[in-house]
Amino acid sequence: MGPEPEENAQIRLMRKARGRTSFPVEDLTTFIYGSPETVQKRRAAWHRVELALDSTDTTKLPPQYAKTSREDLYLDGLRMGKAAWDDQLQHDHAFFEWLTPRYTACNASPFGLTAIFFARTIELMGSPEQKSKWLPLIQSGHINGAYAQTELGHGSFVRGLETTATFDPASDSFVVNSPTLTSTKFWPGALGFSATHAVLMAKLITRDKDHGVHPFIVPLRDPETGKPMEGIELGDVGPKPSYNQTDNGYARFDNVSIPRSNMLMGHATVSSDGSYQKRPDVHVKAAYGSMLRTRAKMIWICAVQLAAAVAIAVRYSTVRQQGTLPYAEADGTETAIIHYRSQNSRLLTHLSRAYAILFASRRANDIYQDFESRQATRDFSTMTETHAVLSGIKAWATTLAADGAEDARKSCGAAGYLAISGLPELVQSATALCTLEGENYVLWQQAARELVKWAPKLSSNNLPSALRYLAGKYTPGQKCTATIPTAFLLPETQLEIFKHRSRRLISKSHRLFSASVSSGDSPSQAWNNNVTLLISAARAHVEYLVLQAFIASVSSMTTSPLKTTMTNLCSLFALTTIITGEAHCTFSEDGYLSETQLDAVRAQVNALLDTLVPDAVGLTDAWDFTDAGLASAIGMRDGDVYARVMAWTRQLPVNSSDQQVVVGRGWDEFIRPALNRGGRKL
Ligand SMILES: Cc1cc2nc3c(=O)[nH]c(=O)nc-3n(C[C@H](O)[C@H](O)[C@H](O)COP(=O)(O)OP(=O)(O)OC[C@H]3O[C@@H](n4cnc5c(N)ncnc54)[C@H](O)[C@@H]3O)c2cc1C
Repeated sequence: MGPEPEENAQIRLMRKARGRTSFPVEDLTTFIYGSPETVQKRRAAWHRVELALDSTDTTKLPPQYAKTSREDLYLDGLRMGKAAWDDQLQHDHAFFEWLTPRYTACNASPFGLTAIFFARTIELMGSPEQKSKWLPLIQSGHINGAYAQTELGHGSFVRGLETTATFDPASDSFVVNSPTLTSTKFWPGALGFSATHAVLMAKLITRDKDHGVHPFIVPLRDPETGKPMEGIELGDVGPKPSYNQTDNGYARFDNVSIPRSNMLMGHATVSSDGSYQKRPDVHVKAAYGSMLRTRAKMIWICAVQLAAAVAIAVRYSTVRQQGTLPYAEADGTETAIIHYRSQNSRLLTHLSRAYAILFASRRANDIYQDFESRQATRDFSTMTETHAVLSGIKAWATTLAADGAEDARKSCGAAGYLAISGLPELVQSATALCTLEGENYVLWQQAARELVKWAPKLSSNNLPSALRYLAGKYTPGQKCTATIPTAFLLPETQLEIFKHRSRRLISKSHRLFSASVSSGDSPSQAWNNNVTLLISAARAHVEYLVLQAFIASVSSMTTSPLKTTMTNLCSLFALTTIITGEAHCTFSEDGYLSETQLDAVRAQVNALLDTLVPDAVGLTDAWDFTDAGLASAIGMRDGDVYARVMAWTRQLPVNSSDQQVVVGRGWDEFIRPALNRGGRKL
């Protein structure tokens, strides 16, 4: 808030643009967050935390831009994370579990991983006794946990992890070691300075036999002093392009003893005599359970991050006036850049994708919930398909969010390159999501593997639910039957086009893979040779599922101006997917869509953009971002861009009145001697 800004051209432009919105924005906010009660509770929680952080006065430079050393950013992350954690405990909610008050993802604060990784792994992999011991300690805020899996030498290939937990029957304990340099745990959030405990993924060795990677709870620090426990070396991995408010860390273990009961024994047990037993009714890959949930939730984070980046860019584009349209009559006014087709087509396409990701996240959540309820009854029959489909949606959503946020940043010109625009941080935290919780290209392949497995059996009656739309035989040479341009606005036409592409690519990649094997290549060579096409097939499959989810969500809305706007946005998502980017050729290369039909699709996209531009501000306002949350000098709700940029820029420490370091030392040590080279003075 802060003092009311004086009326100016930018504020007027913003007010006018907001006034053109064709639907009640609050209805869309309710649609995004689920119910009016949730919207109100969420708003109240955000407000309380922002008051506690003293971040509501938007004339003040936010602390993350004022103090930018590694140490200061970490302390700021603790301050923010503690305020959010306290609020959750006091008011009994989970709004900050996945998104912090700054909208960045789960590990933006050193307290962020306790609930989502640490507690979740115990819930999924602990025995009933272990759950009743550890979960209350976590829920009451007495433990801050980390999830320590990745090592210096291995990330994606979990079986390659080298940390060991060797059972010693004499002391009834495990001895944890980092036997090699590459076994150093590297990357886990909160490991550097903040976590009291970690769920440590280590190779279980008992009776001289290696049983593979298992989870162990390891106390890391003395909770009073914060000092590492004996035999544990801990530190921070250093500055990163984002997430500097948390302490992604490293850890080494030198003969660290933990009680036998600290191995999570929900899926396998070690008895006091050292005998190892797997629980018979647990799926071999049941340990993936917590990962699946995290992936399902991450998809929602991607939607919010992309929407936040687009909200900033749309607001800036609404008030930024620059030049005029080619051939326009000069009347002295410059055009607000949102009106340039090259600008609004980018931003509205990304906005349609943010909504597509939101609906995909709901579908992913439903798929995960179904898996979880089966898992509770030890039914792991849907594990493989759940894993495949969530891998694909995660890879798709994070790719779109990272690319879209970066394009939104670029669409703001140099202003998007300012740290105080908030965009570089948003882009980089969206980019990190492409790597963490499964590197995307590894995940695409996991999704593709399931498709190759089912490709020869598409006529069978028991296809996994996500593949049922593919049922039947694929015949090459089909043509799209749409004859009039408006047919491309029909959901059934759009789904047919997406289905055709998906079936064709699945069938083709399977055919080429099999032919490669038949010609004498090993399956792994054949896979490697055809992997780019396999990934295209996986992407086509995911995009069909996403479009289906988008269409279903919009159809469920009651008839209203909001439904009309959302229907148009859904069509924009479908049609821009067909005509833009790398995917374009996968829709058209087989001649399924003719040149005339593609021209019709382009014309429909133009018409949709004309309809949607007046709603751009409303469609971004609906996400209910607070000014403090966006922390963007160019993306504030009131549109007062230039006043904010100058106010914040003047407050930067580098511009402070005490410029001894920059000007004094810089001038004395470098500039004057440079100017006075060879004894000559000006
Ligand atoms: C911000 C951030 C936070 C993190 N937080 C945590 C945390 O809390 N706890 C934790 O344990 N870890 C954490 N990580 C680590 C993260 O989980 C790993 O980085 C991730 O699993 C990828 O592993 P990697 O970095 O070793 O990449 P690699 O596996 O080395 O991948 C590098 C490249 O090789 C390719 N590649 C690898 N394997 C294959 C294959 N089989 N086929 C084809 N291509 C392949 C990949 O596609 C990629 O392009 C975090 C990472 C980041 C960036």
